[in-house]
Amino acid sequence: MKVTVVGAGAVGASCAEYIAIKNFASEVVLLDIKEGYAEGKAMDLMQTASLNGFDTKITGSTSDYSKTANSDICVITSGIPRKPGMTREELIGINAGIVKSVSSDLIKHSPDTIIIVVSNPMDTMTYLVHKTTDLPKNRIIGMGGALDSARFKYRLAEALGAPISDVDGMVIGGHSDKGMVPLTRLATRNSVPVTEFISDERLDQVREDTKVGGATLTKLLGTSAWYAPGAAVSGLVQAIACDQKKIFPCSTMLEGEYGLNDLCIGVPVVLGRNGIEKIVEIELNDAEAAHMKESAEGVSKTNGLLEL
Ligand SMILES: NC(=O)c1ccc[n+]([C@@H]2O[C@H](COP(=O)([O-])OP(=O)(O)OC[C@H]3O[C@@H](n4cnc5c(N)ncnc54)[C@H](O)[C@@H]3O)[C@@H](O)[C@H]2O)c1
Ligand SMILES: O=C(O)C[C@H](O)C(=O)O
Repeated sequence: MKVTVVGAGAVGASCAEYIAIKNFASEVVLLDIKEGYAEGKAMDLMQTASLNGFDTKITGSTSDYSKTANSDICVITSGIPRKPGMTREELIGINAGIVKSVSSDLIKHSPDTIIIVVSNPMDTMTYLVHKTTDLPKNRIIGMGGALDSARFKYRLAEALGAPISDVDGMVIGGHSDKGMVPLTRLATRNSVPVTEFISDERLDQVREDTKVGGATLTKLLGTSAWYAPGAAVSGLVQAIACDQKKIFPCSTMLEGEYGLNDLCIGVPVVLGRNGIEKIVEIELNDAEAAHMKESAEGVSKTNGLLEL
């Protein structure tokens, strides 16, 4: 199993590290445009192999896509991150050009690959890959919901005073400060609805804290987060590589599902060796459906800024 990660920055390197530590891939190629940067990150990570006990071979490349040839999975993290006070949508001007050229170069060398898009604004970048490549829709996956759901579980555990391992929950919708739809109604603590334990007001707070999870970290760090994003990507890569058939919320092209068309947005999907193997349609209540519709309008508005 060969995995390429484009962008050897904070998220790309973290993702490569988690993939290696989980020890399911034979090879990870890190690629970056900064001269020597990916090679340096790869060497540093390889020097953790004997310490962390993995056999994955990590190599680096400065813009040489021949090194990425025949990758089973390619992750795109190249692009600029936001600074405090910015929205993800403000990154579109620079990141659209990067994502378009990177996806085209990747596919030239790995025509059968599955692409996972991470660069922001992620739902729109995922849509861009759909519109500018010939890859079938099951092989274009946007990562956002897996991260947002992890943050949701963190906030739920905090509110419940429970261990995170006791908590389950999912965030669908757009990967944006306003667009996320945390499904509090379906969140559970060891199978018991969380609504049994905490008030509506506290759950509203959990929902709001989850939606601004990325902005909160960006304010604290001066740039956006990387550990949880890297771990979330590695979870998707593992589900595909190991044909796990796990459900994750991912950004995918909708063709009528959830009453939406011609946009990529986060919905639950089954991930396996063929990428997105199924879009799971769950019944939303009126409030959730209204939030989803509003979220989709936001994503479509950002998509409208693309020069296709
Ligand atoms: N979808 C998500 O949940 C999620 C989570 C975190 C970050 N992000 C996004 O991921 C992107 C990367 O974030 P980061 O913190 O790793 O940034 P970073 O600046 O640390 O790393 C980005 C890397 O991309 C490289 N790069 C730029 N143009 C390139 C090109 N054409 N080809 C190859 N490499 C190129 C840069 O040299 C840099 O090393 C940002 O757009 C950020 O907003 C998304
Ligand atoms: O917040 C960001 O800009 C980066 C990423 O989308 C995140 O949610 O951490």
